Amino acid sequence: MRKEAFDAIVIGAGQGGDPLARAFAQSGKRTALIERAAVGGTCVNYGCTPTKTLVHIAKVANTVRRSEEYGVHSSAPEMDMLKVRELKRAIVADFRDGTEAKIKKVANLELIYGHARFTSPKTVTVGPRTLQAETICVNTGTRPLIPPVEGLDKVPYLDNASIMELDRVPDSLLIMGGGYIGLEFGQMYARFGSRVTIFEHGTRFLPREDRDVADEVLKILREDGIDIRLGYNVKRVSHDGARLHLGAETANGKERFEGTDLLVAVGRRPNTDDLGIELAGIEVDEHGYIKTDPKLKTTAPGIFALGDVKGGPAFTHISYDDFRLLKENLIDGGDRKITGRPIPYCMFTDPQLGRVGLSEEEAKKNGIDCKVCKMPMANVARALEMNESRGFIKALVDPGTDKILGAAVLGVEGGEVMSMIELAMLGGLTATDLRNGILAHPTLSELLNNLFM
Ligand SMILES: Cc1cc2nc3c(=O)[nH]c(=O)nc-3n(C[C@H](O)[C@H](O)[C@H](O)COP(=O)(O)OP(=O)(O)OC[C@H]3O[C@@H](n4cnc5c(N)ncnc54)[C@H](O)[C@@H]3O)c2cc1C
Ligand SMILES: NC(=O)c1ccc[n+]([C@@H]2O[C@H](COP(=O)([O-])OP(=O)(O)OC[C@H]3O[C@@H](n4cnc5c(N)ncnc54)[C@H](O)[C@@H]3O)[C@@H](O)[C@H]2O)c1
Repeated sequence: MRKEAFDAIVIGAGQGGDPLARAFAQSGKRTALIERAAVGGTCVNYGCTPTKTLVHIAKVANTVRRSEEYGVHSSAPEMDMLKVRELKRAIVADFRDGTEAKIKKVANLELIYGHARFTSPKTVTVGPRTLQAETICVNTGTRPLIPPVEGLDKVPYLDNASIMELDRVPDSLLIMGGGYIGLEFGQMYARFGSRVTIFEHGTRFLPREDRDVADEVLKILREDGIDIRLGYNVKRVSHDGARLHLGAETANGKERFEGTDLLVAVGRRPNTDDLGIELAGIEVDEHGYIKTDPKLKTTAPGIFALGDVKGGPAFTHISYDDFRLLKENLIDGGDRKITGRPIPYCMFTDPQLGRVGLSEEEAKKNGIDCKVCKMPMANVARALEMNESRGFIKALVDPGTDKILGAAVLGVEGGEVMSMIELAMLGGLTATDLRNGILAHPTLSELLNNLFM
C-alpha cells in the first residue's frame, strides 16, 4: 500500500492533540490529525463542558428549592430534562464545531476522521490510508473502566456519557464509585430530584485529600441527602425488567439495594489497547498507560504521548500544558520537563473543592515544616451575604520563607479562590503580602486578608 508522507501525525484531537497539531502545521510541518469520534475529546464532548453546564443547572434547581430561605416564594422545581439535554447538547456542539472550524482553517493540516492504529514505529493506518511521519504524538485519552462485577454486562448501566443523554430524572440512582465523577453526578442528580446512593469500595473518602477536608465534603453531601456508603464492595447486579438490584459486601456482611438506574464511575482506562502500540515499540505500564520520560518521550524514538493516556493527573489543563511543553521542545527549540509543575484542580461539587500545592498530610509525610492557616467560610462576609457559607479554607505556609506551599478551598466558588492563591504562589508572594494586600470588599477573594492573619 502507498504510504502518504507527513512531517507530523497527531493521534486524538483531545485537549492536547488539537492545539499541538495546529502548532505543527503553523510552523510549516505537513501534519495529520486523526480523530475517531469528535474533536475536543472527552472534555468537550462527555466531560468538563457538559458536566459543568449540568452542574450549574442543578445549582439553579437547588436555588429554587432553597428560595424560601431568601424570602422568595416559589413552588418546588420541576425538571424538564428534554430542555436540559438540549442546553447540554447545544453547548457541546458549539464548542466542538468551533474547534473543528478552527482546525479546518489551518494550512498544512489535514483532519482525518477514523480509528488510528500503528503498523510500525513510523507508520499509522486510518481506514484505507497508511500515513508515515518521523514525529508522532499520541493523545488518545481514556474511556470508562467497567469493573468485572457479576451481571453488569446484562443490565442497562450508564456511564459519564450516556447519563447526560437521559431525558428523564431517574427515580433512584445507584452510583458505583465515590470519586470526582460519582460525586459531581451524584449531587447533580440529587438536585434534579433523584434519590442517590453512592457505593465507594474504599473505606477512606477522597483519599488524596486531608482528613478534615474529606470529612467536611462528606458531611456536606450527606446533609444534601446523598446516601454515601464507604467500604461497600459491589459484587453483583441484576435487573428484573423494572428495577435494578445490587448486592454489596461490607465489613459487616452482605447488603442488597434497589434502584431504577445505575451509573458506573469507578475510574478510567487508557485508549491504548486498540492502538497497535506493540508494533511501534511503545511501552505501557501495568494499567496500559504509556510510559514517558519528563519530556513526554515514549520508549519509541520520535513518538511522544500527551494528556491522560500517559497516566498521572487526568485534567484538561494538564493535557493542555503537555501540548505547551511539546510545542516548546519540538517546535520552538526549548528543553522543558514536566517535573515540578503545579497541579491545581477543582472538584465541581457545590461548594467546590479547589486544591493546589501541598496538602497537610503530604507535608507531614515528607517532613516539610509548615504553618497551617484555617478559616471557616462562615467567617467570609461575601459567603454569608450569599447564604453560601458551608466549608472552610486551609493554606500551608513555610515558616522560614513565609511562602505559600498549598491550599484547599472548600467553599462557594472555591476553584476561583484557589486560583487566586495559585497566582500568588506562582508570583512568589508571601502570606504577609496576601494578609496586607488591599482587596476589594466584599469579594470572596478578600478572605485572603483574614486567612493569613
Ligand atoms: C465526566 C467527566 C468530567 C470531567 N471534568 C473535568 C473538569 O471539570 N476539569 C478537568 O480539568 N478535567 C475534567 N475531566 C477530565 C478531562 O476531560 C480529561 O483530563 C481531558 O479530556 C484529557 O484530555 P486528553 O487530551 O488527554 O484526552 P481526551 O480529551 O480524552 O481526547 C482523546 C481523543 O482521542 C481520540 N482517540 C482515542 N483513540 C483513538 C484512535 N485510536 N484513533 C483516533 N482517535 C482516537 C478520542 O476519540 C478522543 O477524542 C473530566 C472527565 C470526565 C469523564
Ligand atoms: N472536576 C474535575 O476536574 C473532574 C471531574 C470529573 C472527572 N475528572 C477526572 O476524571 C478521572 C476519572 O474520574 P472517576 O470519578 O471515574 O475516577 P476516580 O479515580 O476519581 O474515582 C473512582 C472511585 O471509584 C472507586 N472504585 C473503584 N473501583 C470500585 C468498585 N468496584 N466499586 C466501588 N467503587 C470503586 C475508587 O476507590 C475511587 O474512589 C478523575 O480522576 C479526574 O482526573 C476530573
